[in-house]
Amino acid sequence: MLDNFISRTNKTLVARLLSENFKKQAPWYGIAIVSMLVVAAMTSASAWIMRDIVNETVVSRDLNRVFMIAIAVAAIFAVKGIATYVQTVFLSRAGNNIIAETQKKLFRSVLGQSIGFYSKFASSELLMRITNNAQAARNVMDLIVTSFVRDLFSLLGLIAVMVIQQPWLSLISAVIGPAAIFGVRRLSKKVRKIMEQEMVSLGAIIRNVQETSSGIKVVKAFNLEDFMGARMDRHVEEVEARSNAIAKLEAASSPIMETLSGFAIAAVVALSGVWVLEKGNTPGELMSFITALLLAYEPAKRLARVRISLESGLVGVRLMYELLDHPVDLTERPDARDLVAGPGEIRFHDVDFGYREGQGLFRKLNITFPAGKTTALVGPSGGGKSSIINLVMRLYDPESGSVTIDGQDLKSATFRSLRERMSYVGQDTFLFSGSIRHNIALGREGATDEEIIAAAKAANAHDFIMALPGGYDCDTGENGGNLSGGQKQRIAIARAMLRDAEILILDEATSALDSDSEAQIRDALARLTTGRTTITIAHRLSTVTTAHNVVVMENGAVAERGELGRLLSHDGPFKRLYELQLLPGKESFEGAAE
Ligand SMILES: Nc1ncnc2c1ncn2[C@@H]1O[C@H](COP(=O)(O)OP(=O)(O)OP(=O)(O)O)[C@@H](O)[C@H]1O
Repeated sequence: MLDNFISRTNKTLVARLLSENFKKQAPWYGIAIVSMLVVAAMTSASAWIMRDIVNETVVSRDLNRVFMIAIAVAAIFAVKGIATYVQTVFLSRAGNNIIAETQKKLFRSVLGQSIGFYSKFASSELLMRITNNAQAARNVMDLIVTSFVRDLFSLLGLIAVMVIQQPWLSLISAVIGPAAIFGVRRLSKKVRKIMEQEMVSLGAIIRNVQETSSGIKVVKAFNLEDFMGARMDRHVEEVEARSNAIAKLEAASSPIMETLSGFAIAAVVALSGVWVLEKGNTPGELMSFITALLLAYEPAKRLARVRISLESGLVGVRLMYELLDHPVDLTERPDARDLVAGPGEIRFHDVDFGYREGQGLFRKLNITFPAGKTTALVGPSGGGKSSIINLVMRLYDPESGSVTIDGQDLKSATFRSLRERMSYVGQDTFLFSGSIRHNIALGREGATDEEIIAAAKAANAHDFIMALPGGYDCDTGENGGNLSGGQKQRIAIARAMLRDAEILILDEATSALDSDSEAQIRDALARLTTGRTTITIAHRLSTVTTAHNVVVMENGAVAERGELGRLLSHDGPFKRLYELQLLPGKESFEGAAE
């Protein structure tokens, strides 16, 4: 029977949705289902009682009986009302819990994905899948439960009333009914296709809003308002057109069904007149039959359309599962062990690595980052500096060879212990929404106020924080929108200071800061890096001069390495970079090398 309502491809999807959600929500669904059965029973009872209403009030005129019937009618509708209330409340409770659980699950699964995953899925797409598609899961569950319990049982009850009251007339209705259902089935495929396109357009709308918001400076600076506006118009109009197309398809079932049903009801009414006159049936039986027939129309219509509604709802569910089932390409081994603390020496042993198959970046790369020392990575853009950091943080795995910390392969370490041993201060200082205190405290769980303030002081951030309205409780705004670039960097340094990990990864900002801010940051960094294994992507000469070692990366290979003095003592790759750096107007190594 299920085949009549769901296409084969969607059957497994529905089975999975049910098995994952039904059991967990069983108490709520149980109560909702019992209430639905009561609603179905009361609907049938209200048709059944029509016989007595007509026969007793019009035909027998027994006043006592009439009062009894009136009370029964009131009771039927009161019980139906209460049952509908209970059904709605508990169905919503189960549904809301499905949305909540699904969103938590989706978010956790997205969090567990590697960095590569994030370049595959745009943030707007993730946003849509986590919000809209979790809602789709609830809608499909609601649809299944209401259709297959309330509507189906109402229909069965009403059919029973019809058959008992007028078996022959019921037979005629039984012939015409399924024809209407058949007409609707053909529409469902078209709905699915348009719905899929609708999801794509919806994603485009979200992306447009997101890009405008995060790139608003570029939008304004380049007068892109009209361009962004026109792009948005296009996407919105696409969604509008598709929504209209879906509405048209869904509505297309109405003329078929209304016409056929009208024909069926008219035929039955005409025949029933003959029946009463010729077969001696009571008018009450006939009224009861006609009431049941009319009441059966709505649930029958919904059941006939359930396929269309399921097809459109399941598009969202499919996208949700696609995200949930996305394989995690960077996993923790089952036998992973916590990294044992040590001095913090990092080594690359014969590392082969590339982002895409057949496009290798590193070939048998060997580098050592000595414990407790600062190593500056320099070199032209695209040379592989960030990729080294990606491997040290195990955001990617090497294809072959290994990256080790104190001789322990990162691949066999737990993620938690690995990340606990590192701090990271990135080029684009990322601040989370919330207060400054909260942003620094993210560096270490359970840090006290005193520790937070000490970290801020060491990062030369305390004074400017105290000058802000609310001090440490000042809100940073979205991604630190209320703070200057230099202030954001010092907060990030304070966060790393609080973490107090023995390995420090720095990706120096390319944008130049004013000299006062720059001096404060340099001073804070000097304090932060002391005694830690530091790998820093250096864009400024000042950073290189304070490093113990310099590694020049070119085309994915180490072009040169050593102490600054030695590298400057002969004409090599570093010397060339260095000299270009000293040319007027050259601010960074990359700029110099290009
Ligand atoms: N996520 C990625 N997916 C595919 N290719 C990438 C990715 N990240 C970097 N690459 C490529 O790998 C090469 C090395 O890039 P990498 O970012 O390591 O260089 P870099 O020296 O840090 O450059 P820059 O100083 O400009 O940041 C480049 O050719 C780059 O295009």
